[in-house]
Amino acid sequence: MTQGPTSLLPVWARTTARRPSSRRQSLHATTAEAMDGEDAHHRPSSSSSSGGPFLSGLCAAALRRKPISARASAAASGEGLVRQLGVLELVLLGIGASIGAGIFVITGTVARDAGPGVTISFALAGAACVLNALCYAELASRFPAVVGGAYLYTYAAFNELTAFLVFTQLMLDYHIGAASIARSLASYFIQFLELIPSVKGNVPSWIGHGEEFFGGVVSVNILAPILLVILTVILCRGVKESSAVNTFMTTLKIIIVIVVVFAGVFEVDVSNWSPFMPNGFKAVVTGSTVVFFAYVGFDAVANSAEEAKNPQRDLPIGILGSLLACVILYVAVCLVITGMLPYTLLGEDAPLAEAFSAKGLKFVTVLISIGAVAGLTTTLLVGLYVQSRLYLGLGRDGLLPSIFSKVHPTLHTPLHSQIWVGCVAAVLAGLFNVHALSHILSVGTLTGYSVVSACVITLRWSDKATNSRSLGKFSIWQEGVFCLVIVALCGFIAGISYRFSYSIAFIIIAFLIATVGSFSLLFRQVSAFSFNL
Ligand SMILES: NC(=[NH2+])NCCC[C@H](N)C(=O)O
Repeated sequence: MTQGPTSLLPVWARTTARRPSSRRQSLHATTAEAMDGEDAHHRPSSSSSSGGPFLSGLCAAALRRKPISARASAAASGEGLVRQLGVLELVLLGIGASIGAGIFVITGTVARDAGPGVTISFALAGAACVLNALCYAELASRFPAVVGGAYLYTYAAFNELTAFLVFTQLMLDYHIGAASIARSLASYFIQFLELIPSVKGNVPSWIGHGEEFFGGVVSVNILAPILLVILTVILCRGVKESSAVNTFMTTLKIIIVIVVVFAGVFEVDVSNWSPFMPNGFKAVVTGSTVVFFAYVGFDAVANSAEEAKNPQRDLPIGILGSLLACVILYVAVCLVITGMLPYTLLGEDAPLAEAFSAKGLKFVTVLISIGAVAGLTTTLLVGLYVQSRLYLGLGRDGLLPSIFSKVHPTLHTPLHSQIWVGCVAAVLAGLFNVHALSHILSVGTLTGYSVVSACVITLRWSDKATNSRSLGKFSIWQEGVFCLVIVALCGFIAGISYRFSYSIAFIIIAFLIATVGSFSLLFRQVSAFSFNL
């Protein structure tokens, strides 16, 4: 079957080329009106839809950007999802996605190396995430009314190909993450069950821990898929219902973390804090790259753009509010845990629980287990929610089969997308021990976060540089990309030099070059702005 180049166009572009009467048509007529200035030259060119060679059509398709204006986006909001989430629900959504098992486990792992300085590791990682959250907040209020988060921002700032690649990275992360979290949750449930003496040791491994076949390649368990089915049903029933479950569970875990902190404060012996950085600052910085994982999740808020009551105001509050709450809670937990015991005595698997049982506070240990279960449940719930909204966004843009773009008329949830992500996670969790893959999880998220930061620069750049003249033989765009690549390379070189203890001179030179690159970017923005005046 031959495919005309028009079929390469995403839905929004294809419908613009057809009947003027459809709802989408009017939406994109509005979009086209809004596409003055910067977007006009990024509009899919007519040559790509008028029968050019297949390859050039493919390239044009891959390189086009999605024109979105706040006005046009608002028009799209009537497509089926309903605006039910207030600011508190959004903050709790972000916290629900972020506080999982990380704080209960990573703290100990890193503290064994960084000592009490793990607190600084958390503060450093938190500060880096705040910068990123500011980028998310800016873009969330710039494109406040369409689902898609990082994928959507990339589509608007760069092009379809990059956006699709960001989507695949995120999906890798989310699919494996969901399966891995579901398995951990299943193991926790079995551990709870085994507290009953008659049950202890009698639960077959295929129920929760996993029965291994083919030398461990396949590891079957049924509890993880069952948990995934339950959460998928909740998510399908409606955003209000899933948000209620998330609000309850997240509030519970916040209370538990606060109780843990207060219970621990009375056990703190300040002499355990000295030396604060027994292995130096390097161990602290290295630790911050590990604890970054504990903050992953605040970006989930950006994906509820179409379900927030007042997205332009509430999304930035939700993103930043949830992250700041996590920073405060994590830093408090770190101070308490490293003050309770000498860092060398902290356990690696369940450091928090072990620290409290060492002090004879058994009830706190039980609370911590409940907190971990609530934490895992909400990260899983919100993760599945985010995935379905991403599939919805791609389905609407025509980059995935249109079945993903459907929203149930009465439940107002993307039913097909939701069931699909539930099924993928259930199959992975039911058949494989995905924990082995879970260490690649942060990669997808890190890619998403980096690209979103680049989107802010790119969009601001194109806002201001549209009418300005290039200074030399390079276009404004080439200048911008050149500066960005230099800054990114310098960061990479500085990181490698630091990690492998090369001469400090490399780091200083990289830092200086990156500073010049950043100032050039800034200078061009400012000078472009003055041209525009
Ligand atoms: N998209 C993800 N990789 N989500 C995982 C979130 C992990 C969560 N921050 C935790 O500490 O457990």
